Amino acid sequence: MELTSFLLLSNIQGFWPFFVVIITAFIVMIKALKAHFVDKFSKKPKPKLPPGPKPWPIIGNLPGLLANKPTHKWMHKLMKEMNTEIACIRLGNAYVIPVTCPTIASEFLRKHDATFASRSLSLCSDLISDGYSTTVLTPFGDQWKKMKKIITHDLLSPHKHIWLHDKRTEEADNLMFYVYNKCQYVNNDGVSGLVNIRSATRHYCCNLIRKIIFNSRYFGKGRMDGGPGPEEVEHVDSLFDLLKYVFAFSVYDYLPYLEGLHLDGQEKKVKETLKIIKKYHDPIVQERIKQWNDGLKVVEEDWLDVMISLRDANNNPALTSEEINAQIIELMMATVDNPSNAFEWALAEMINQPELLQRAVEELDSVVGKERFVQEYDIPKLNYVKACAREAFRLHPSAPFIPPHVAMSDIKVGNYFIPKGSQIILSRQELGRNSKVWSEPYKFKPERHLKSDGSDVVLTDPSLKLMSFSTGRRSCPGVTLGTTMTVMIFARLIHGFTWNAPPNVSTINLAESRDDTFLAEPLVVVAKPRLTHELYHL
Ligand code: HEM
Repeated sequence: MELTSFLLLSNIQGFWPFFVVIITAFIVMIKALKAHFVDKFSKKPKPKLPPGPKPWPIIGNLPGLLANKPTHKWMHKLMKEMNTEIACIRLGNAYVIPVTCPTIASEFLRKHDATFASRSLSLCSDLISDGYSTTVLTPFGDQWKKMKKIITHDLLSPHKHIWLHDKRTEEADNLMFYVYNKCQYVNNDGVSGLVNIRSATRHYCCNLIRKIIFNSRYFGKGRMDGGPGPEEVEHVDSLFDLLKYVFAFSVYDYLPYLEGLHLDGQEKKVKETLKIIKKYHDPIVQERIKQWNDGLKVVEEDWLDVMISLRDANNNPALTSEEINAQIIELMMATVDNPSNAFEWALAEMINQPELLQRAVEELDSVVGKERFVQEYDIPKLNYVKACAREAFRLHPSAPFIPPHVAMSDIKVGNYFIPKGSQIILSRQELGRNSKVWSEPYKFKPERHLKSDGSDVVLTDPSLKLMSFSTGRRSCPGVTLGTTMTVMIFARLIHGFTWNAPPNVSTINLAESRDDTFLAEPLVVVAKPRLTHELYHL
């Protein structure tokens, strides 16, 4: 090859990479310009965020949040004023998207379930879940997958449900014994049989979950009448405090850089509450782990044993003691509020509409008779009682929203753009009261759930026309236990006692609490045993 041709060729070869870069940059620039101008001048409308109040720079709609408590009422009112069933409320940097329509809710949790399977981060969730080591509060990822699998397959499987049958019956019997004892009590005004339904049902739920987890109703000595001792009262109150904090819209979760200022004292309150709960739980967990390690315990008797005994693929303990402790608190929180709140509201509604109570009693008498208490095997035949429970879930859910579902990528839902990181909060209250779905939505009408062919009434609703156990990847794994507990409270108490308003009260006040979705005042009503007295004694 001649020298000049060689130089020319090597120059061209040296130029190649440069040439490729220039061409690539040119193509990218053309594409970007095209995208920009097509976007700008295209007739196709760009998907917009759902409608919402105009946000301020940086803080978004936080002033509205701070000025309008409780937050759920503010959000629902805004949506009604804007005549929308989906809204976008910007809190700091977060897009919070409340939804009140079952069709839109289904788009999120059925059609695009995989995109919305995460949870939001918050100071309170972080503390309760011990750094997101649990199930309910933990964002999508390996830890959530591990814990959800354990909860679903090792604690709440059909086999384990049967295994725990006797513990559930023992607590249902104790509930009857406790209420029966209350019937014997005459207060200072000479009124006998006054029962605080909120207290009785909350303690039943918590007794049951304590029995399932720790194989014990009481932390301390308990009470001879079947009621809670001071330890149990403190324990249950603390669980309900945690539920309150976990659903509070704390401004620090949206402006995390203010967190160190501790302005609302939430961190302190949550830590103090957790300290109370851990005072009861931790010694039991530590002692039990020791018993298993020392070979003093070899038979599984409750969920704690199951959790301690679980092994991973390398035969190491599947759960650390920190994971066990945090998961126990979360499971207790998941169990205590729904069944108790449903019965308290339903009984209040049914005392005001005695024909409903009468119909439930007739069903129970015809299925169970009057010689024994209701048992779990009666549940399939108690369609009217289940319809009452379902109606209570529809009209009076225990919380205004379900825990937030977080978008893991940008996505279009319906006609709206939902940015990655958005927090979708499905309104339990407004889904169940949506007038496009339900006639007379504010009326307590159990018969609306009865099927014309008499087929089984269930408490689940995957169509999300009412929000009970939700649907999709983050749905509740406690459907069987939750349903059993709820129906047993309804069936046992309606079958075992007559219920009336206290003397001098003509109708039960159905006002909702100012701050949450519970009845404004705990329901206190008069009970009288309906069945042979021997039955109630343990
Ligand atoms: C009547 C009783 C109950 C009702 C109405 C209920 C309702 C719910 C709802 C609405 C959710 C949120 C679902 C979502 O985010 O889409 C949930 C989640 C959950 N529930 Fe329940 N629940 C009940 C009882 C229980 C019980 C007894 C347990 C276990 C002991 C339990 C364990 C859980 C867990 C672990 C989750 C989190 C699932 C996840 O994030 O992947 N629930 N429940």
